[in-house]
Amino acid sequence: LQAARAGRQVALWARDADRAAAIAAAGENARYLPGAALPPGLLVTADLGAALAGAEAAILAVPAQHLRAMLPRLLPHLADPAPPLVLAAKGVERGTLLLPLEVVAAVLPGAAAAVLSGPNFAHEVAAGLPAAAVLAAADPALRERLAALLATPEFRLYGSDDPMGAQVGGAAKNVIAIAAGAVIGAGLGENARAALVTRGVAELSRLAMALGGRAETAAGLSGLGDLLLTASGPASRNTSLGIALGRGEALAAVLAGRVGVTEGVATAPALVARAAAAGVELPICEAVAALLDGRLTVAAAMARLLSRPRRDE
Ligand SMILES: NC(=O)C1=CN([C@@H]2O[C@H](COP(=O)(O)OP(=O)(O)OC[C@H]3O[C@@H](n4cnc5c(N)ncnc54)[C@H](O)[C@@H]3O)[C@@H](O)[C@H]2O)C=CC1
Ligand SMILES: O=C(CO)COP(=O)(O)O
Repeated sequence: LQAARAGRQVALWARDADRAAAIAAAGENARYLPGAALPPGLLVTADLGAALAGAEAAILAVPAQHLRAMLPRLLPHLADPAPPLVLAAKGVERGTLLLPLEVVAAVLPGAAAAVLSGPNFAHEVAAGLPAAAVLAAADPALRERLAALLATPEFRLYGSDDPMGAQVGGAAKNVIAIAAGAVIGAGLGENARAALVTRGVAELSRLAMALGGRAETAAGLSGLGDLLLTASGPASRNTSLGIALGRGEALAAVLAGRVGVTEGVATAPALVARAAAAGVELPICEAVAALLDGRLTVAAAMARLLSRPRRDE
């Protein structure tokens, strides 16, 4: 919707032909983004070749755990030179512990790709409400090219040459938001939430730097900015999951009742493992991973965090 608002001719690809037809007929994606009217010229198709024909860029907005499976499907339909890929997924791949750009590099070596991240609830962007985001890529020409395709005054795009920092921020904020939700659900108060969010930024900053990113990125839109948004309340799927867990609901029951992905669930253990491999400790993310796999209750997780040795901030 944002690309269409920026004046681009847009094709929306859906895996399932019946679903694509239903979305086209309804003029909205009633399952995933109800209430957001698709603009009249937008093509909805299950034919990936048709969706990619003449494309200047391809935005991949699939959950992080499904990005790898999507990439080989694109390959037969990519022109030469291939359009750059814009990665919206915020997470770490389980098993490989790879971040989205690393998954692309592994499956499609040499493909031009950038990370799109920041505090951007899809329903608000779809409604045309003001927002800012980061386009992160090492290549300045690629950042500029993609920004020219996607930016409007309401959707303010900042470039970043720190894609690692942007990816770590996007992945980690989902996990920390679960923690923030859990303290709210358990009635532990706003002070505890603010402490977790702030110390959460310290965690994502440490990991980003250990992986070659920069501390400033952690304080920007794709780090602190997205965490502020995500951890601010139940509009976030990650925070609302945390709230439910904090209230004592079972993870499986909460997940069974929702449609879209809650990225922090799969990402928490992968993020912690990636950090451990880099020699970085992430106490809050570790507590969330333990909470999700039933090793700790919210109360025990909080007690563990509070009993860590005192040190300087
Ligand atoms: N919803 C939001 O406000 C934002 C989401 N993101 C990130 O974008 C990614 C996607 O998020 P949402 O669109 O919200 O998730 P969602 O779960 O609501 O929708 C995912 C979409 O991907 C499709 N999909 C699922 N598995 C697939 C597969 N194996 N192959 C192809 N397509 C598949 C689904 O049919 C659906 O259209 C996540 O990593 C999320 O963190 C980033 C910014 C904002
Ligand atoms: O990434 C998001 C906002 O920037 C969406 O957050 P949730 O997936 O927690 O809803």
